[in-house]
Amino acid sequence: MGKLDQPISRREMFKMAAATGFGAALGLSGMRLFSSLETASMTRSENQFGRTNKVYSFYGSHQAGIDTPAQGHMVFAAFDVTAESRKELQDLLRTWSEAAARMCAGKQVGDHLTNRKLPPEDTGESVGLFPSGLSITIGFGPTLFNRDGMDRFGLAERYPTGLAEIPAMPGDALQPERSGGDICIQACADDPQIAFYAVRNLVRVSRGVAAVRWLQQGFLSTPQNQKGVAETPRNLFGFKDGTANIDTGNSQLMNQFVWVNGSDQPAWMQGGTYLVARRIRMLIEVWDRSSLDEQESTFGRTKLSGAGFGMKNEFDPVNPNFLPENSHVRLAHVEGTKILRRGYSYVDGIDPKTGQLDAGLFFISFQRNISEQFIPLLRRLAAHDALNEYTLHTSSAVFACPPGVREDGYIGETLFV
Ligand SMILES: C=CC1=C(C)c2cc3[nH]c(cc4nc(cc5[nH]c(cc1n2)c(C)c5CCC(=O)O)C(CCC(=O)O)=C4C)c(C)c3C=C
Ligand SMILES: [Fe+2]
Repeated sequence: MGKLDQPISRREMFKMAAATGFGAALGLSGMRLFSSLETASMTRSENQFGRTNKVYSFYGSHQAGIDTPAQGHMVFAAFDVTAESRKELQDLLRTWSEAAARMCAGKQVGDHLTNRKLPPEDTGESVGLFPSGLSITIGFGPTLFNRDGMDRFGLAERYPTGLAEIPAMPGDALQPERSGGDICIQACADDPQIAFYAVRNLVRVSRGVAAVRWLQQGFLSTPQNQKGVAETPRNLFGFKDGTANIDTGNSQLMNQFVWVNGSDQPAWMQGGTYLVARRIRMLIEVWDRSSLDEQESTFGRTKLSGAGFGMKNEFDPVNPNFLPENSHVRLAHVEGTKILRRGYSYVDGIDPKTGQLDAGLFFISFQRNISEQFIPLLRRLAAHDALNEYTLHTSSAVFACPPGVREDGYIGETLFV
C-alpha cells in the first residue's frame, strides 16, 4: 500500500486541517467529509448535520458529560463486572481511561494496520468523522461495592454516602434486566456514530472482565432561534424540557447541588457526583388523544411558549399557586433544593404486546446526594403527579461518578488509595 493510500488518524487529519484548511487536508487524504449540499458559508468546524470539531478532554477536575452542554446523541451502557480480583478491576479502569482519553481527543483507540493476521486495534468507523464533542462519563453502581453481601473487590468499606438505591415506587414497572449495573458508561456526542463507536470500543477492550448488562440510546434536538441562539429542547410530548434546570455555568449552584465537595464524605468522591437513570416510557398514543388544556394542566406550563401558568415568558419564575395541585412542575418545584437533569429522548420500536410505540425519556439526573435530593422528589411525583397517567418507569439505576481523571491517572483511582 502506498503512503498516500494509507488511512490517516483523526488526529493527523485535524492537525493537517489546522495547518492547511479542511479542503486541502481532505483532498490529500482522499476522505470526503463535506457533501455537495454544503456551502462556502458553512463553518469549517461543523458539517451539515451539525457534527462538530468540538473536543471535551477526558482529563480534568470533573468528568465531562455532566456540566458540559448536552450533545445531540447518547449511548448509555451498564456493565456487570466479571473480573475476579481488585487488580483486574483496576486494570480495566486503566484500559478504559486510556481508550476514552484517545477517543475524546479525536484519536483512534489503536492502530488499524499493525498486523493483518490479528483483529485491528480500532473498529474503524470513526475514521474521517469529526470528534463531535464526545464525552465519556463513568460511574460505579452499588453492586461494585457489595453484591449480595459479597465484597468482591475489597471496596465495601468505601461505599459512598451519597449513593442510595431507589426504593420501589407506586406505579413502577421496572425490568430487572434493564436496571442496575456495576459500572455505567455514558457516551454523548453530536454524531450518533461517534457515541456508539466509543461504547463499542470500550466494550471490546473489556472482553473477559466486564459484560454489557443493558444499553440505551437517546437523542436530543436543540432548536435555534432566528439569531442562532440555542433554545430549550422539547421532549416527545412537545413541551420545552429543561427550562428550570440548574445553570451549569453557575459554580455556586453546581457546588450546592451537584458536586461532592466541602465536608462531604467519602474523600475519594470529592469533585464527583451521583447519577440517577430512569427509563421512562411515555404513552404517546394516550397523550396524543388528550386535549391541549389537559396537556398543559399536566405540566402547569404553556405548551408553545413554555411559560408557567399565569406568566408570560418561558423563564419567568413559576408561582406554584397558579399551577394545578397535581401538576408536574408544581410537585417538582421544591424551594431550596434542585437536581441537574441531563436526559435524552428514546425510541425503541414498538411494544410487541400492544403494538404501541415504546418511546419516552431516558431521564438522567446528577446530584450531590441521592437520598436527600432525588428520592424525596421522586416520592412526591410517584404519589401525586398528573403525568403518571401518561408514563411508566421501566428501568432504574444509580451510580457514583468519581471526580475527573488527572493526566497519567485513571478513572476512579482515588477509590483504591
Ligand atoms: C424525579 C425527578 C423527575 C422525573 C422522574 C421527571 C420526569 C419527567 N419530566 C418531564 C417533563 C418536564 N419536567 C419539567 C420540570 C421538572 N422536572 C423535574 C424532575 C423530574 N422530572 C424537575 C426538578 C423539574 C423542574 C421543576 C422546577 O423547579 O420548576 C418540565 C418543565 C420545564 C422544565 O423546567 O424543564 C417538563 C416539561 C417528563 C416528560 C418526564 C418523564 C417522562
Ligand atoms: Fe420533569
